[in-house]
Amino acid sequence: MARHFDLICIGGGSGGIAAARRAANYGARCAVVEQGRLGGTCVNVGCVPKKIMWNAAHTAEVIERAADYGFRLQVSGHDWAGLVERREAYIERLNAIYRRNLERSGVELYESHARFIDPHTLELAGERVTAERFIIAVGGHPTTPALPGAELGIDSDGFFALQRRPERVAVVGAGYIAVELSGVLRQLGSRVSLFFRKDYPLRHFDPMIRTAYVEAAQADGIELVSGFVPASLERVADGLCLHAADGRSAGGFEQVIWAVGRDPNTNGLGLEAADVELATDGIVPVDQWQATNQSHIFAIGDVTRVFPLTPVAIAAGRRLADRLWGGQAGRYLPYEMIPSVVFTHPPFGAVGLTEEQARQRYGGDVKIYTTRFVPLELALSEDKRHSAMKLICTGEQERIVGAHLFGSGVDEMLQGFAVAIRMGATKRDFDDTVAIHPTSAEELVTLT
Ligand SMILES: Cc1cc2nc3c(=O)[nH]c(=O)nc-3n(C[C@H](O)[C@H](O)[C@H](O)COP(=O)(O)OP(=O)(O)OC[C@H]3O[C@@H](n4cnc5c(N)ncnc54)[C@H](O)[C@@H]3O)c2cc1C
Ligand SMILES: NC(=O)c1ccc[n+]([C@@H]2O[C@H](COP(=O)([O-])OP(=O)(O)OC[C@H]3O[C@@H](n4cnc5c(N)ncnc54)[C@H](O)[C@@H]3O)[C@@H](O)[C@H]2O)c1
Repeated sequence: MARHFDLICIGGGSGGIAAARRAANYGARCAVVEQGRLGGTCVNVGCVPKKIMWNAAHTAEVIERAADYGFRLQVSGHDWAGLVERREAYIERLNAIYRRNLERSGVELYESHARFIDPHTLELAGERVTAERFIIAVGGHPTTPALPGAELGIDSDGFFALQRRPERVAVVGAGYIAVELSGVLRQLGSRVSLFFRKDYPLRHFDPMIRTAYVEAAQADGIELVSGFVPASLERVADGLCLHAADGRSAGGFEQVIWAVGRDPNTNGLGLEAADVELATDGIVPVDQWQATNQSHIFAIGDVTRVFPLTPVAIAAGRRLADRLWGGQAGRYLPYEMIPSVVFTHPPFGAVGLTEEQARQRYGGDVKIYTTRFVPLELALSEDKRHSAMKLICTGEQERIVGAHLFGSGVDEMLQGFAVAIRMGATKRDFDDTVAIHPTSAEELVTLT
């Protein structure tokens, strides 16, 4: 007879593990089904290896600036393969920690592909399991564009598999992954060209922050190629050559990295057998309770494509468990005021509305405070790149509805400000907070 659970989470990534463990803490009999490595995208081919590569790239920046502070350093190269080996060993330790945590929480782990065969039954490798409720947390995978020769390029998974640093790289895309991987490769010494279809990368970010990023990327030597709609990729004598729809070409690349978005992992999941409706692009649409059209089947995380970020998948999963098993009726994740950071060099981050969104929502009742400054850490340097900050306020009280930051340290700075802003902080609250001097963060409480 098939084993029966209160909850089965399909996918042992950020969302699935968080939801199952929280539900199990409330006493629910839970299982997680994972077809690959525990921890999912974030741990294995996302946030964690990316941040390790970013740390390496940031270290390269610090070494370069060390001379400004009187150090005479001789660095005899960078051991990319050694870094990758240590990074992967760390990830294996994380995989083991995730496994132990599931055991400790009493969550059963099935290491298999899962496929619905009816609305309450999953077929796994060699057995069937049933449940009262399911959470679809299958995440996504990198998109490869349907272009001739696209298979000659790699995606972000392929980037993490590289055993040596490519000398000359084309990155195609204009989102988080495109700018992050471009930055890492450039800081570690590759020649990088970033190709994007519109005028700017990061179209959805605040224009002031986007401009500051463009200036910094160009100062670092990243070639930004706008208006480039890729049409094909081919291998010629001197490497890979990218062709654009308008006839332009760019060649000589050792690697071409597609960073053009991610597709949900819903193929082969048998959602038709469970009568779960899919959107045309394969995402699972949900309501504010994370419910699909089937009242006992929920979906969280990247497969819903709503703010595809790790802490969002975790928060959605935990709140769902709080509501269904923790007696917290009414608990759900409102998808607003979600902070995020893009790990470029320097990084940038945002919480809340952009200026454009605020003007659409509040019309003329919007007040903007901005600053651009050279941070003290660059005072002794030739490198005079600017940090930039913008606060967006509304109403008589000047409630802060958006903050956009670019510059060294903002990755760690934003979280605390996000708490205050989510709680409804006003410009006056910021002004009344005594500054910490000398820091970049103090600029945010001294804006006029
Ligand atoms: C390069 C990169 C960098 C990123 N950096 C950041 C960052 O800095 N900060 C941040 O917040 N987010 C970042 N993200 C996004 C983050 O990784 C995702 O938002 C997060 O992992 C989504 O969690 P999830 O639980 O929805 O899916 P996932 O973590 O992708 O987990 C889904 C799991 O389901 C499994 N699965 C799929 N189908 C089945 C099936 N049929 N049966 C069994 N198992 C199945 C998969 O193997 C996978 O392990 C990054 C992503 C990438 C690609
Ligand atoms: N620091 C972080 O928090 C972080 C880092 C990486 C990824 N992520 C998450 O992962 C998600 C996926 O990242 P992503 O960068 O793959 O996706 P994205 O949606 O951010 O960007 C994809 C980009 O590719 C472009 N594009 C699409 N098709 C194209 C084509 N055929 N040719 C050229 N360009 C094309 C799009 O215009 C877009 O700019 C992000 O939305 C983000 O939520 C977060």
